[in-house]
Amino acid sequence: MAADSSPRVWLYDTTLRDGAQREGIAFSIEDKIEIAHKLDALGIPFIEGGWPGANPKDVQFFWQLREEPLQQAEIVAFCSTRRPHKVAADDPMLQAILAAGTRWVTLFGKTWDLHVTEGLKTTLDENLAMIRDSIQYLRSQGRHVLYDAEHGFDGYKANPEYALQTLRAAQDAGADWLVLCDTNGGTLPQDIARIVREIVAELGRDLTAQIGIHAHNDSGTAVANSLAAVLEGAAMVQGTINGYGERCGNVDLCSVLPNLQIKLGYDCLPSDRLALLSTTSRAIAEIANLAPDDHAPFVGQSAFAHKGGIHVSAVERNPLTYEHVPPEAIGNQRRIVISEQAGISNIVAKARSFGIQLDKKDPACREILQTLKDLEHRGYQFEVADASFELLVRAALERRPERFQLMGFQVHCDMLRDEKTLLSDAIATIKVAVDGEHILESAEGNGPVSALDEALRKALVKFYPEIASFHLTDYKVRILDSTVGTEAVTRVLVESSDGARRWTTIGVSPNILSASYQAVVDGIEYGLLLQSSARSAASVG
Ligand SMILES: CC(=O)SCCNC(=O)CCNC(=O)[C@H](O)C(C)(C)COP(=O)(O)OP(=O)(O)OC[C@H]1O[C@@H](n2cnc3c(N)ncnc32)[C@H](O)[C@@H]1OP(=O)(O)O
Ligand SMILES: CC(=O)C(=O)O
Repeated sequence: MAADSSPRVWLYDTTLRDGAQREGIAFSIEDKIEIAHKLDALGIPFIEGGWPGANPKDVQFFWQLREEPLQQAEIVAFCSTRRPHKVAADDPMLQAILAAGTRWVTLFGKTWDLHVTEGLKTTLDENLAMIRDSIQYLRSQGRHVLYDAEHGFDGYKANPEYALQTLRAAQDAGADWLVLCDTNGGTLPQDIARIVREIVAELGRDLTAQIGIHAHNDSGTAVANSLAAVLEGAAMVQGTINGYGERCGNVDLCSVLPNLQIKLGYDCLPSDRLALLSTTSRAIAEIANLAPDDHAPFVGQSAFAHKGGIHVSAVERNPLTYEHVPPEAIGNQRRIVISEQAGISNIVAKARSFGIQLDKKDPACREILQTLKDLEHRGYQFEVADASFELLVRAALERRPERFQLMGFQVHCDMLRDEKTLLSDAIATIKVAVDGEHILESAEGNGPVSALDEALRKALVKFYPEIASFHLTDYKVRILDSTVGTEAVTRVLVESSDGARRWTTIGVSPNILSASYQAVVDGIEYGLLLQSSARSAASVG
């Protein structure tokens, strides 16, 4: 963690503006308010809220946020420079940005001569006037100005003299920050470093504004580019949570921030906030209605998941062997994955997470490992079915109570046409024995698996009333080509819930009903195990 004397790098989050330019994202006002508060709680000092004047939602956002103010962050409104040959004070966009009522504003302007002549269709001098007038006008209205030099790097590569003139114009007009944007995301780290170095040297003693970096990820180098700029003296990094943004996205603050703070020793967030990063990343993915990237550096579910037996064996001895930073520093956690790649160490570590202490030398460990590898060879995949693996371990240790025996089942399925759709109507009949008593039950379902699950739960609920709270929440089927000989098998994954917790179980068989039955039975047995563990914990407590 950065010490008090560490140099400061200011983080500027643009998830609500550039992040919303990602295909597939459409934040509501409520979403934006919630995200702004999460970023504020994380300790991000600058949060860009949107472009007021570009759409009614962004206008309303700034108004609504006044009702629910942030604790520590500056909320920033974004806008372009005035239109060519117009007066800044008459520009509707500049009026809209003032009406947003923020202390800080970000103005983007053109650095690349190509964009001036081809995009704006104006002259190079008029673009300099647009930058100067717009910033002077906003400063005269009491605003602090961040100037985003759009295409800062491409513009400098094409015409360094003109690019420098635009930056000088922004600085002379009173901009507090000059943020160099790699808008097309095409620049590589060594060119970012060289150009930042040259710009800082060229502006020399005149440099009153601070320099920032805004990197896009089209070359997959946005994190490296941002770090390269910081190492050359940039004191602000603009980016988004989870790297959301136009095309391939912006630099991912969830990667750049821990690199800056943990590895390079910069002061970015208050020292107690970095541990909120993983939950913030996942919560914002949830609000964006996008699946979190499990393999994202630092914050992904798999960022500290160890699967290979060699890795687990070493990590159990010393986590430094296969972890570049401690997962808890960013609020993530170590996970041990169970699969055919496992060794005894995976079994011992995973069993410990179930509350079962095993000794590596215990022959049961080797038996469990062998069973695991045999079953995975037949098509099981325990890394996605922790609950079935725990039942397997308990069975091997003779700690899995036999709660019932299956005597047989039958499933009948009709496909019925209802106007335009074809509906399935299934009936399952099941016979089980509990403590020597035979029970026969039938149930209907909208498919064979739900009918079977319903019939089994009906048969057992008299003996285990807690089953009434269990229900299936997900069902996945995959046909595996051939695992043993030439026979194709079906792998079924069932997710169950008791309203408070969820667990996943697995079944594999050439017959889909038999595979489903295994997964459903494991699901019920695991639910009963959870309930009885909770009861034992409560009675001890
Ligand atoms: C690099 C970036 O990410 S910048 C942010 C990009 N984000 C967005 O574009 C999302 C929000 N944008 C919008 O809602 C709309 O594009 C608006 C409201 C800004 C403008 O809409 P319209 O007036 O219909 O113009 P349109 O989108 O077709 O074209 C953009 C105009 O802005 C002008 N423009 C582009 N950059 C600048 C600039 N830095 N300063 C002044 N004008 C600019 C273009 O020359 C073009 O002008 P024209 O209308 O005279 O041809
Ligand atoms: C300003 C901005 O978003 C860019 O140049 O990428």
